[in-house]
Amino acid sequence: MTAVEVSYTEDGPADAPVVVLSNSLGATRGMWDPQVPALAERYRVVTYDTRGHGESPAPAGPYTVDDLVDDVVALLDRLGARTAHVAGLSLGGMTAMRLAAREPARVGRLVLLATSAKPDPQGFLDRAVQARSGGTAPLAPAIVGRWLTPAYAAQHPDLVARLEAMIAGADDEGYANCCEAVGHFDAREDLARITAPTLVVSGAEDPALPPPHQQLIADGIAGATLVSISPGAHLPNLEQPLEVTGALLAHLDAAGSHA
Ligand SMILES: O=C(O)CC1=CCC(=O)O1
Repeated sequence: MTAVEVSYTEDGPADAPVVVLSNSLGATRGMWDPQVPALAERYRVVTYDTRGHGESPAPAGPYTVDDLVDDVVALLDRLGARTAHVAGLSLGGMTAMRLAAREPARVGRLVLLATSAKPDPQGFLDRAVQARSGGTAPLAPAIVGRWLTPAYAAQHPDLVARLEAMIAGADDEGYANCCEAVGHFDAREDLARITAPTLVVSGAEDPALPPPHQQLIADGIAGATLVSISPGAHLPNLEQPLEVTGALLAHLDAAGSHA
């Protein structure tokens, strides 16, 4: 499938190394709001909406994660960035993982958060059917219920409402196509091909993609480091922003990678 021109935002110095942040299924680039200000002090931070989400186009499906990678490669080309550090959460992590395996020369350092090399397909394929028949809005409360721990969600109703609105705002068909891309994703054989220095991040209480998924990734990528965020569910970057931003910066800054 032809790459689409995704909608993106840039923050930080234009001449700094590029960091691309890739969103999870149902979210938008706004999910990175807690990370962007600190990263933008020394990186050119590019957040974008995965196709079918936010302000990006939702072309006719089906989609594969390789299509989403094509969109990121096209984005890097539009930015004039030969290489970039890439961080992605969940579906965004699948995109980042496949990008790093397919186009190793384009990826500096890699951060894979709350993601999987082989998600259990059935739930995502079922969800695609539900999104097509009833839209994404009715699905939102249950999904957000996995993004934050129950205690954190109870204390942050405005955040819960904002996240539910992100999901409800996704294009129903585009979201369904992305669910199917997740359901058909299998990167287990990609892992040994990834050469970028890699940080893997788990939400210790993530009910969507629990820590064994990230353990498998960390075991498969040579030299990868695994960090567990607790308490944390599927979007630990929202629940523990200081810890996750600190881990991201420590990994990106290592070995003078921002020089
Ligand atoms: O939406 C969920 O339930 C969890 C998830 C899996 C892939 C993704 O991006 O989010």
